[in-house]
Amino acid sequence: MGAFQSMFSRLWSKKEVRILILGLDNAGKTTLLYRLKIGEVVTTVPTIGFNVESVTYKNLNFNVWDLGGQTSIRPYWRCYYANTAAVVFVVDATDHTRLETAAEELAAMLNEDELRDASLLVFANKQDQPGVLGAAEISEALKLPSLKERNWSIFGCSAVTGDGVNDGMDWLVTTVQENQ
Ligand SMILES: Nc1nc2c(ncn2[C@@H]2O[C@H](COP(=O)(O)OP(=O)(O)OP(=O)(O)O)[C@@H](O)[C@H]2O)c(=O)[nH]1
Ligand SMILES: [Mg+2]
Repeated sequence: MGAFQSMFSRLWSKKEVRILILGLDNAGKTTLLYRLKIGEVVTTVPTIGFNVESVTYKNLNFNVWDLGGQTSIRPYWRCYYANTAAVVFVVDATDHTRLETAAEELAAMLNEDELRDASLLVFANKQDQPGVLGAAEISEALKLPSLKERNWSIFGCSAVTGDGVNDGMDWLVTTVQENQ
């Protein structure tokens, strides 16, 4: 297909790109999902199971899965890995004490064969809070620079104010289109 045809078919394609939002409990995943879906802050309760929504961003249709992050339900994340174009990994960047746990969960997830081609967008969330760690510090804590053969990026954001969310989504759209 020529470049023009390919762009045209992409614009009109109804095919949804499958995205997973993962991260520890209380990271802000559900808040992020509904910020993307309706552009507002919703009141959340801890997710037991998942929320799934169709989200259109910059002409791209995403099928976005937000999975519960509590310790006891993390083992179920893997049931959702197949056919995932990208993982959005959300970190509560104010939660210094659980960064190591977040790093372990991320590493375990990235080891899964079904996710070998998935891009990785990390959000260092809750940047509206005092004492929050920035994207560079979270990147180091999660050992992102040592990732091999992974298309990844990290952005500071606040799912509550919306700051930084579009920067991350713009990266995601570009990445997904390049890989289509
Ligand atoms: N200040 C601030 N609070 C946030 C932000 N994002 C989420 N929160 C709050 O953090 C709490 C947890 O948010 P959720 O979106 O429910 O977290 P979750 O990652 O879905 O948690 P689980 O469903 O248990 O895995 C809620 O009280 C949110 O309002 C943010 O950017 N800034
Ligand atoms: Mg949730």
